[in-house]
Amino acid sequence: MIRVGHGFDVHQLVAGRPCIIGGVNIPYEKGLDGHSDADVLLHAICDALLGAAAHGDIGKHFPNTDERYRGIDSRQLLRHVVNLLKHKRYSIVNIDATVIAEAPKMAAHIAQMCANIAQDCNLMPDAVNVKATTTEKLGFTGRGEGIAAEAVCLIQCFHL
Ligand SMILES: Nc1ccn([C@@H]2O[C@H](COP(=O)(O)O)[C@@H](O)[C@H]2O)c(=O)n1
Ligand SMILES: C[C@@]1(CO)OP(=O)(O)OP(=O)(O)OC[C@H]1O
Repeated sequence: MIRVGHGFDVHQLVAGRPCIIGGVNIPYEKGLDGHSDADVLLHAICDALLGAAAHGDIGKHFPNTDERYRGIDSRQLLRHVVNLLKHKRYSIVNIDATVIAEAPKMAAHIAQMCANIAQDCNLMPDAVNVKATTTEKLGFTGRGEGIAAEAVCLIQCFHL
């Protein structure tokens, strides 16, 4: 049996925070605000994986009222989600994601993002794809107020 999952996340761009996306610290004048490291891409991927497994969402597993998650590296959250799926006997087939941002430019960092995600999900490199798009200066992403990410995944059950 295969199952599909979808995730979506948004974080505000503010001064004085690092801009960490897909586990890559991207040099930029602003960074993403949040309770954790605010890695919008990894959060969307966590939600896609949890959705595929009918296992709720990231806020349910890692509440932003819990001090254990303040400033946490979202790669730790992703690895935790991957383990949850493993315990439910699911393996990940592939992940496809899009970062929606006017700036900074993602292109030079996409390969490292894919490598980080593949490593954390125990996947071969060709099972992960990350894309980036602007919104042609329209909306909150176009005005540079925030960055959004969407992700889809397929998982398969390895029940005997
Ligand atoms: N923050 C971004 C946004 C886009 N890119 C790359 O630019 C290409 C063109 O984007 P459009 O929104 O104008 O279609 C896109 O294919 C991305 O490769 C980027 O690197 N960083
Ligand atoms: C990750 C968590 C937990 O630190 O906090 P944020 O960084 O604010 O991110 P969000 O996308 O709102 O998801 C769930 C949160 O509970």
